[in-house]
Parts: sequence; structure tokens; C-alpha cells
Amino acid sequence: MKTGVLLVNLGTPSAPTSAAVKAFLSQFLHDYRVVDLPRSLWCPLLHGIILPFRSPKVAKLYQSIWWPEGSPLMVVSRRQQAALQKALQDEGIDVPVALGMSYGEPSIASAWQQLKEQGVDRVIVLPLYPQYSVSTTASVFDSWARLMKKERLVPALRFVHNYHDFSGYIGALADSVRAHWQEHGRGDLLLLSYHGIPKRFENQGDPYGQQCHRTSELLAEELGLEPHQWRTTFQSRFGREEWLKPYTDETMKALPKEGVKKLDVICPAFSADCLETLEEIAEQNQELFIKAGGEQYRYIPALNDNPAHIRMLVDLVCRELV
Ligand SMILES: C=CC1=C(C)c2cc3[nH]c(cc4nc(cc5[nH]c(cc1n2)c(C)c5CCC(=O)O)C(CCC(=O)O)=C4C)c(C)c3C=C
Ligand SMILES: [Fe+2]
Ligand SMILES: [Fe+2]
Repeated sequence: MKTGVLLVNLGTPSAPTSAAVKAFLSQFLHDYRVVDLPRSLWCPLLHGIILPFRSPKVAKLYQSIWWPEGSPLMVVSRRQQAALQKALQDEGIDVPVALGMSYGEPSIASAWQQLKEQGVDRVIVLPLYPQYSVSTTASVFDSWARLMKKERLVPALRFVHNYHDFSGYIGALADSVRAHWQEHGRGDLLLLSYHGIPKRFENQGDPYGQQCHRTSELLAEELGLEPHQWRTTFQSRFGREEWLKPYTDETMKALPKEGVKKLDVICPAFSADCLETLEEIAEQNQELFIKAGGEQYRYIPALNDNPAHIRMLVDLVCRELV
């Protein structure tokens, strides 16, 4: 059999314009895994209020973080794909690597088409989400299953469910924190901020929150941190219902009063830098912390195409090759 790797991430608008953001948000927010309200309630709200009002606002935010080569999430994802392909080749592993996004382009369908054209009949689907969530990982699985409905010969499948406690992932995060401390000095606290999900999802069995806490514990252990030297929070709330707590933005406002003046922030759930890290964490939350009396705020970049991250992806792939 010929094996291929399908890397998947969330996706991002094709341009930092209101129209492109609207098209992206419309596809994303129609996914029942992301918003599970009855369509008779959700569609009027989505089409009448959220898409028209949120798209121009969010387009401005994308403009503030856009790189000359494109959306950071897309640029980094392409670099990850190329680096993983090269690393596998360098080890003599002849496995093509394709990139697909859950929403927008390149689609998961186009990535599968590329693999098929190379004769692939065994696929390792690798969602770039270290922690499993209904709203991300399960949605990738849905897309794959939908796609396979059109195939007469379905390829053999390995699906990487999560890697929240994988030693290579924890090691790559720890290396990145140590390198950051070495270059910039060490803060009073390391804040681990994860993308949130509605609390209701957890109540219905989503293990995401538990896996985030486990990642934090393992990273703290690897770095030799005492309990008062690190904290886990959840960011990027959407809508009015309760999400996983504690919230990152509320924590930012409270920390200086607790005596934390120098803060290091890392976002372990994001395998690539994107709007939610570069704008929400590195800009908005920095402002909250400084306004509340904080003095130094340092965002530790996502693992992106760091050699240790690519090494970890090679190891994840090799685990599925046997
Ligand atoms: C509607 C609810 C949302 C859930 C649930 C959710 C879960 C979730 N998202 C990520 C990672 C990313 N989210 C990104 C953007 C983004 N997320 C939501 C909403 C939910 N996410 C929105 C509406 C948006 C778009 C931006 C905005 O309008 O605020 C991105 C991509 C950012 C980019 O640079 O393009 C990522 C990546 C995870 C990991 C997660 C649950 C675990
Ligand atoms: Fe709709
Ligand atoms: Fe999100």
C-alpha cells in the first residue's frame, strides 16, 4: 500500500476583506459541530446579525496581523507541510504530505485529490489540534467521512485523535519556553492560554478541557515549575453562553493585583500562529494586562515550523506507519 499524510487545520479567510471574512465565517459557523443550535434559530441570527456586523470588524483585525505572503495561519501551514515533507524524505520515508483546511481553501477534498493522484491508498489524517475537541477534531472526521461517501475504493485510514500528552509535543513546547526565557528573561508567571469551547460541550462529553489541563501539568512538570508559577486559562469566547473557565481576558485584568508584573504567555492549543494568538493574545490581552498595572508581557510564539515541532510531527507519522 502507498501511504500519504493529510495535515488538516481550521482554515482562514483568503484575504483580509469583509467579503472574504464573511465567506469564511459563513462556512465555519454553519458547521453543526461548531454551533449546534437548531438552524431555525441560528440561521436568522447568523445571516441577519453576525455575518453582516462581525465580518467588517474581524476583517480589520485580520488586516492588523496579515503578512506580505498571506494569512499567518496559511503561511505557517504551508511551511509546516513543506518542512514535514522534507524531513520525511531526509529519513528515506517516501510518503507524500498534503494540506487541507476544514473551512476555505485548500479544502480537504483538494488535498485528498492530490494524494490520490500520487497513488495513495492508505491515509494518515493528522488534524493539527493537540487536544481533541468536538468542534475541531470531530469536524475533520466529518469532512473526511463526507468525502469518502463519493469513493468506491475507500483508502485505509489512520486518524490521529489527539497528541495532548505526546512526549515530543510536550518537549517541543518546553524547548520553546526555555529558549524564550533565555532570550528575554523569565516572567513571574507562565500563563497557558487555550482556545475555549462552550462549557456545555464539556458537560456533553468533550474531553478538550481535561486534555488542556493535562498538557499544562506535563509542561509544568517538564519545566520544573511550582504550582504558583503557572496557570491555565481559556480564550476566544464567542456568544453569550458560559465557556470553559477561567477566562484569559479576566485573568489578565486580575494578575497585576495579585503581584504578577512580568508575564509570559503561551497558547499550546494552536499549532500555528493565527488571529487568535497574534491579535487577541499578543495585542488585545497585552493591553488588558498593562492597563491593569502589569509591566512586562511576552507572548511565546506557537510551535509553527520550529525544527522540534516538525520532528514531533515526523514521530507522530512514524507511529502510524507501522
Ligand atoms: C463559534 C464557536 C467557536 C468554537 C467552538 C471554536 C473552537 C475552536 N477554534 C479553534 C481554533 C481557531 N479558531 C479560529 C478562529 C475562529 N474561531 C471562532 C469561533 C469558535 N471557535 C471564530 C468565529 C473564529 C474566526 C475569527 C473571529 O471571528 O473571531 C482560528 C483561525 C484564526 C485565523 O487566523 O484565521 C483557529 C486556528 C480551536 C483550537 C477550537 C477548539 C478547541
Ligand atoms: Fe444559514
Ligand atoms: Fe475558534
